Amino acid sequence: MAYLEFRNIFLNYDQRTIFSGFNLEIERQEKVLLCAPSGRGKTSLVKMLLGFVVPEAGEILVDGMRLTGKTVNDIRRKIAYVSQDADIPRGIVSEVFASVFNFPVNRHLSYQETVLRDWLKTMSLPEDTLEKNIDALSGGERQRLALVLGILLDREIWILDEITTGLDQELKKKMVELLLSYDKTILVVSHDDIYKNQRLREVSW
Ligand SMILES: Nc1ncnc2c1ncn2[C@@H]1O[C@H](COP(=O)(O)OP(=O)(O)OP(=O)(O)O)[C@@H](O)[C@H]1O
Repeated sequence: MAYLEFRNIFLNYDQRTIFSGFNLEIERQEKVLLCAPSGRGKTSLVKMLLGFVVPEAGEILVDGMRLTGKTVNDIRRKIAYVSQDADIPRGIVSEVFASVFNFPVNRHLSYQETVLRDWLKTMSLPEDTLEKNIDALSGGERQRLALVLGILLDREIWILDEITTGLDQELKKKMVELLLSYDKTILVVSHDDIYKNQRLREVSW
């Protein structure tokens, strides 16, 4: 059985059909590039997986669990979602990270600021980022920080929605290499050619 499965999904917005009998199976630790043309429903698909958008019909299964109102929180806990708006909590970076790892759901993870410092270097972020307010970071810096947060949360499934927008080529390449090195199930939503012809399964519709 596949690790993630969209089974016979139907989704409409108002009168418009976005999915009509859509199927997709993803294996554990598979890296998938969702690269359908704009407007085909890539973001809607990941929102369905997170339970933020509910399809008219069809089933979504995660690790053998059917997504329902009862299981949605358990399923969300398996997922790190990094979006283009990099919606991480607001505040001073070091404090935000400390507080996120203090949430009951994340308390089993051992978090230390030195680890974050190392990640800032890896992501070519200035060391003083720690003392900055998240609102004062550039969009690209915020994206990279959101990715670091996603990595440190150590969830099984990563959804990365347009996370390389605005980065330079070198950093993008580094990012792709990094993602491929993890034994996680990763869904990348992107139009960026940087992900093409890599070790990602390209899925379009
Ligand atoms: N809440 C909503 N209400 C109505 N229409 C919506 C809603 N969300 C998305 N849509 C429409 O559904 C279609 C699919 O949107 P979605 O964002 O899922 O596509 P996408 O493939 O991710 O697009 P892009 O690559 O441009 O980001 C689009 O035409 C969009 O305008």
